[in-house]
Order: sequence, then C-alpha cells, then structure tokens
Amino acid sequence: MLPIKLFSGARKMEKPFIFINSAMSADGKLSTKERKQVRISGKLDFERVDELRAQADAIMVGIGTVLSDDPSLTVKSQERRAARKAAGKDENPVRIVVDSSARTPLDADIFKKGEGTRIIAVSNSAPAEKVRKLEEKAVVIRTGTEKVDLEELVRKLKEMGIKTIMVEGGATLNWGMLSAGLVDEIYTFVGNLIIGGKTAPTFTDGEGFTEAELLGLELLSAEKIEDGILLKWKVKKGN
Ligand SMILES: NC(=O)c1ccc[n+]([C@@H]2O[C@H](COP(=O)([O-])OP(=O)(O)OC[C@H]3O[C@@H](n4cnc5c(N)ncnc54)[C@H](O)[C@@H]3O)[C@@H](O)[C@H]2O)c1
Ligand SMILES: Nc1nc(=O)c(N)c(NC[C@H](O)[C@H](O)[C@H](O)COP(=O)(O)O)[nH]1
Repeated sequence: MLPIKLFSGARKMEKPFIFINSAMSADGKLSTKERKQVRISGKLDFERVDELRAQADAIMVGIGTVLSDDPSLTVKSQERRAARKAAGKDENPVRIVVDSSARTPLDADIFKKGEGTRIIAVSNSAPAEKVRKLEEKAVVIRTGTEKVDLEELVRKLKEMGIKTIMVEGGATLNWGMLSAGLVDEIYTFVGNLIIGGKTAPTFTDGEGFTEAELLGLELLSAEKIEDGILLKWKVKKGN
C-alpha cells in the first residue's frame, strides 16, 4: 500500500541551492511594528552579508521589503565587485523581487543602483500595464495565479543557470520559501536588542505550521559576532 501522502521532501526537484540570511532581534523580530527597518547587524555582520552576496548567483527579496526598505541589494565592497568582474560575472548578483501584483516602484534603488540583471517575479493576475512598464527595466517572470508560484520560479531560475540563491527576507517571503520546502540552509544573526510588538514582522510570518508540520532543523554552528550571535541551520528534508 503506497503511502497516501508523499512528503514534500520525497519529490526530487532540480533547484538551486537556496539559503535564507536574515538579522533578527533577540525576540525574533525583523523590524519594528511599523515595519521600520532596524539596524540589527553590526559592522562585522554586514561585512559577512556583503561576502555572502558577492558569492551568490542571485539575491531574492519580497516586495514588502522593497516597499519598506528600498534596498539596492548591491555588493558594497569594491574589491568584491572587482573579483566578480575578474571571474567574468556582473558586479552584482542577479537581483530578484517576488512581487505578485507588480508593485515594484519604477524608481526603486534596485533599478537605480549598480549594474546587473534584475528579475521581477509576478503572478498571472498582475496588472498588464504595470508588468509592461517593469519589462522596460527588468526580466519579468510570470508564474502562479494570485501569488507567485515559488517552486516554479526557482525551477525557472535554475534553468537560467542560477545555482545559488540568497533569500534576504522579509518575513512573509521567508514563510513562502520555507513552507514550500525550498530552503536548504538558514543563517540568522541574532542581535542584542528587543523590538517587541505583536504585529512586528518575525523571521517567519505567513500562515504558520501546524504541530504535525513543524519544520525540523539541524544546528550547523553558533558563532559570537560582536554583541550578537550567528546561528547556521540545515533544514531537515521530508518534514
Ligand atoms: N532584518 C532583516 O534581515 C530583514 C530582511 C528583509 C526584510 N526585513 C523587514 O521585513 C519587513 C518586510 O517583510 P514582509 O513580510 O512585509 O514582506 P516580504 O518582503 O516578505 O514580501 C512578502 C510579499 O511578497 C509577495 N509574494 C508573492 N508571492 C509570494 C509567496 N508565494 N510567498 C510569500 N510572499 C509572496 C507578497 O506580496 C507578499 O506580501 C520589512 O519591515 C523589512 O524591514 C528585515
Ligand atoms: N543583514 C541585515 N541586517 C540588518 O540589520 C538589516 N536591517 C537587514 N535588512 C535587510 C534588508 O534587505 C535591507 O533593507 C538591506 O540590507 C538594505 O541594504 P542594501 O541597500 O540592500 O545594501 N539585513
């Protein structure tokens, strides 16, 4: 008798190596209850993040992060950018925004700063006119009906030659990627502050798992960095 329901982990899917890197307060928040960005990382952790970006083929964020932080998602270090160029790559990794309704502002820093390919992933219900305008600035991938189909998106990114994706949040995209079973590792820098607030974004928002669906992790390392701690986890498959 075949098992009624194959675990998601049982499906072998061709996909890039995907890791989440986020900074969170000691109480697990990514930003304030007003979704205002908080400087959680110290100088050394931002250096670590810049190195991760320089090594990644692509960086992915959700539209919520773009609308609240207007990140450039660029590699800051000139040396790292030069090393990427010397290796025949663009100065910056491919920058991807998961944006169901094509709300990425046309004057966003992600378009204004740095060279390199931008990809906007929209759902098939995104307004055509908004998609057309984004197509003048980015590669637009259409997938999913209301929300972006993340599994199909990462499959397409793999077909485009992207082998490693650094997901930099935010709270809802982290949920989307984790609940779809697409994340291989998680790096969380836990900073020395309390943000609090019932509505403040946490490391993983979204619908949440039931007791039967809890996602198991294997601790890879714990490292003190300035006044915080960097935790590295491997996501257990087949949950
Ligand atoms: N501290 C950190 O490391 C860090 C990193 C990034 C963002 N942030 C903070 O997180 C907040 C933003 O998080 P958020 O949750 O509001 O937005 P988000 O950046 O996680 O974007 C989520 C949005 O992406 C879109 N989306 C489309 N398809 C999706 C899918 N299948 N699954 C999930 N999302 C999908 C939806 O519009 C959804 O609302 C901001 O306050 C930002 O400052 C902090
Ligand atoms: N690693 C990290 N530590 C933090 O303390 C913090 N607040 C973020 N937040 C991530 C989010 O994406 C930021 O908005 C961009 O990191 C902005 O920086 P860039 O313009 O992209 O260089 N990330």
